Amino acid sequence: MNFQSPQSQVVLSGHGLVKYYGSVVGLAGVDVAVRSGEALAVMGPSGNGKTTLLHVLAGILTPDQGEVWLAGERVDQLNDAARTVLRRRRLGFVFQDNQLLAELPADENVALPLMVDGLSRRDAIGRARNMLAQVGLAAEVGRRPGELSGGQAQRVAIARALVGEPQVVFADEPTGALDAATGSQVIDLLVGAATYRGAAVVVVTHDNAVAARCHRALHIVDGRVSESTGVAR
Ligand SMILES: Nc1ncnc2c1ncn2[C@@H]1O[C@H](COP(=O)(O)OP(=O)(O)OP(=O)(O)O)[C@@H](O)[C@H]1O
Repeated sequence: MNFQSPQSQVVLSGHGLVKYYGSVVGLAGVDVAVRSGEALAVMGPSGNGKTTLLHVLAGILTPDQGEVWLAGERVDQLNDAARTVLRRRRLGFVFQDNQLLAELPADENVALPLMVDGLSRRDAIGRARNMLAQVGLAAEVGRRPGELSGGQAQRVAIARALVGEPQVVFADEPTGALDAATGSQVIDLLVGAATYRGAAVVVVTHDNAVAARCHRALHIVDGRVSESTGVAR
């Protein structure tokens, strides 16, 4: 069952986004909108602005021009502290190298953002184990990242990204360190589990197979949208 519907609302949008690094152009004027339950792939040649776009949309970088809106609220002008809270409470992140804490077992890795946000350890671990079971890791909750396969570790990272019930999940090359078969399982899980819960997904990828699992793809060349493909809804 897929949560998305033609009535899904735009949950995240960027308007006229421009970002410079000194004299280097990161983004040269990008418009983008993603609906709840929709997965958007961001593609394009290396060094052309994909990660910059993800970071600007996620409030990690501030744009030099343009606006970012999340669920009806302008978020690019929030101060650092407010953006940190917004990222923790309303956004989820999956990176190529999973960024799990090596010394913590899977359930504590997943529970950590909930505990940072004030949930009791007992409740956070309960929710984390439930989430890990939903990504097929019920038997691995006590294992540390070094005791997991690359695909399993990335599932833990997906559980950590989803456990706070984010409105948008951002993923930067989430399958980049995995073989093709494991990568397709991981992207299916990420897109399936996030959109089922009504979250939007923004995935930066070089991989056509990953983009094919998304509803739409945006191609970024020289910091601009060169092409938008897929089902426009
Ligand atoms: N922190 C930074 N300081 C200076 N220049 C940067 C910085 N981050 C990115 N850039 C430059 O901005 C441009 C866009 O980089 P970005 O990382 O967004 O590209 P990308 O499309 O994600 O590349 P890749 O596919 O290789 O990850 C590049 O020219 C890059 O060198």
